[in-house]
Amino acid sequence: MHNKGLGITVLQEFKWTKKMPLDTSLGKGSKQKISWSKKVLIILGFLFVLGAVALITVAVVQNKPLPKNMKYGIVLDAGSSHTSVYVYNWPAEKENDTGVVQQVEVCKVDGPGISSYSKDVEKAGLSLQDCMNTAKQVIPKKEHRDTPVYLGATAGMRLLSLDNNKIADKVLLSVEKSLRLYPFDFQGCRIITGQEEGAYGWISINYMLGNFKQSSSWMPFQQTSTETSGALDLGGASTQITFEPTDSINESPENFMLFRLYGKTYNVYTHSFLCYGKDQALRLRLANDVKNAGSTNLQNPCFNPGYVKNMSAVDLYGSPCTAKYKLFSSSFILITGTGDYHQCQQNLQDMFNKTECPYSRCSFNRIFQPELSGNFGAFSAFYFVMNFLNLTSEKDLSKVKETLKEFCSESWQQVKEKFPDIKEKYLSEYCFSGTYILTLLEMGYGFTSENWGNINFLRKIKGSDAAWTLGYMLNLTNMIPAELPSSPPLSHASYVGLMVLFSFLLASVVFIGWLYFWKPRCLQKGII
Ligand SMILES: Nc1ncnc2c1ncn2[C@@H]1O[C@H](COP(=O)(O)OP(=O)(O)O)[C@@H](O)[C@H]1O
Ligand SMILES: [Ca+2]
Repeated sequence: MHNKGLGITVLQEFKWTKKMPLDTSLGKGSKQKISWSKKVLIILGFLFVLGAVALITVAVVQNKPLPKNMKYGIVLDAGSSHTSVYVYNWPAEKENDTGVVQQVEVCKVDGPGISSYSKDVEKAGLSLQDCMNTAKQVIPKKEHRDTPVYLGATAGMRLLSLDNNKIADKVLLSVEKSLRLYPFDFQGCRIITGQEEGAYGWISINYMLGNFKQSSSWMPFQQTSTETSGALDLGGASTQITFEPTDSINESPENFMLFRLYGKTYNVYTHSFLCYGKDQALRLRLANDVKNAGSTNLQNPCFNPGYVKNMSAVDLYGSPCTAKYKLFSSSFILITGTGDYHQCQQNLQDMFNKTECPYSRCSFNRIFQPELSGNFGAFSAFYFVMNFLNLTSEKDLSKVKETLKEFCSESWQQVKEKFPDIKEKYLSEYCFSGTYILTLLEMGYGFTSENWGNINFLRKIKGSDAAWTLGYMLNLTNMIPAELPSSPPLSHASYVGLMVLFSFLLASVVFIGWLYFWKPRCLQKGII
């Protein structure tokens, strides 16, 4: 019996003492002492349990998330084809943390982009009203005054200002006047540069992907950082490529931007090709075709067979991208589709001049580009077109080409019947747009069948649209700190958890020590 554990022995012996007639084993004084010790033991035990419950309650209550105080920001993306109003929000206490800003609303403005209102500038401002009213409803009234509003105009306005700077200014004034009517904190309307557009797109997607987080390894004080993802943005009037090259480069400094974000320095390559957005690229191609054919009657392999379109010369030659090609006085150009992917691609290759390069390497048109590296997020029209063609997750480049070939050869009648709900302007151009995307990525930027799989065609990341707007706002509100904020090594939850655990351990040690050294009388008697 004594080989068994001490606890069991004590319990059994104690039972035995209890059974014994009290006045034969113990005197009256001892009896009182035992009941005293018992009481003390019970009180101590009770206090111990009470302490433990109190500690756990404090830990739980302290850890309850506080009601969030949200802040808001509005960014208007005034693109060449249309304007979108983005509303973002983030918890006020955490604004410098990475990944906390989220898109809560996106409103697509009815009508064309603001650059299309050059003949009636007042309408540019008026066009924004519906979406700004939506923003007013989405944002709580008490936050209106503290909500910054930014408008950034891209390539459509860049082209308008090249064409007529004064009218571009008038358009900007009109949208400013309109935005100032709202109860928000108006911060400015401006045309952003192509470099900014590329860089903010890169910041946006890497912020949303959580790539700026410095994850600490298990070695104390050692931080490891994630690789960043490149950004590919295709608009109507310009396109951007932005990524972090592997080697340090000292060529073409105008293509580099240096950022210090969350304690790390990023040297990012970026280039924006004006006139290489898909709408201007189509005009550029058609204007060249008219010039080469010496006729305004074009057979075009980039449109489905049976498609016929009469394009006005004003539309074709109305932008600085094509103005210099104007040869004919004819007011219309007749386009007839022949639907041949291979011919279309050959035709488009002429737009990418690979012969001259003043640097060690180039993408096209004498523009420096370092070797491609890492993954790329391809958004905006890259996504819209590839999504329509069901090619966003096709990692095999030859299959992408096959699908495109098939789609281009389908008759326009068939295509229209198959997709009755899609806008005719988009539908008629998917053969051209898909072929253009492939040619730009392959011929222009140098993607191959080996690294095609590194391109992720995406529209949203964690609920927010992939667009330059988020990066623009993060930058202008100084929400990305240059250095990592010095934070305690443990999160609040881990801190409280550990405190509870150690208190338990400490109390247990004291309790066991007390049992062992001080031996309450009742137990001592039991053992003897
Ligand atoms: N559903 C869609 N299918 C195809 N193209 C689309 C779709 N939605 C938008 N687009 C195109 O995406 C492009 C967006 O460009 P935009 O941002 O307006 O111009 P930029 O960035 O050059 O100023 C336009 O060419 C527009 O036609
Ligand atoms: Ca755009």
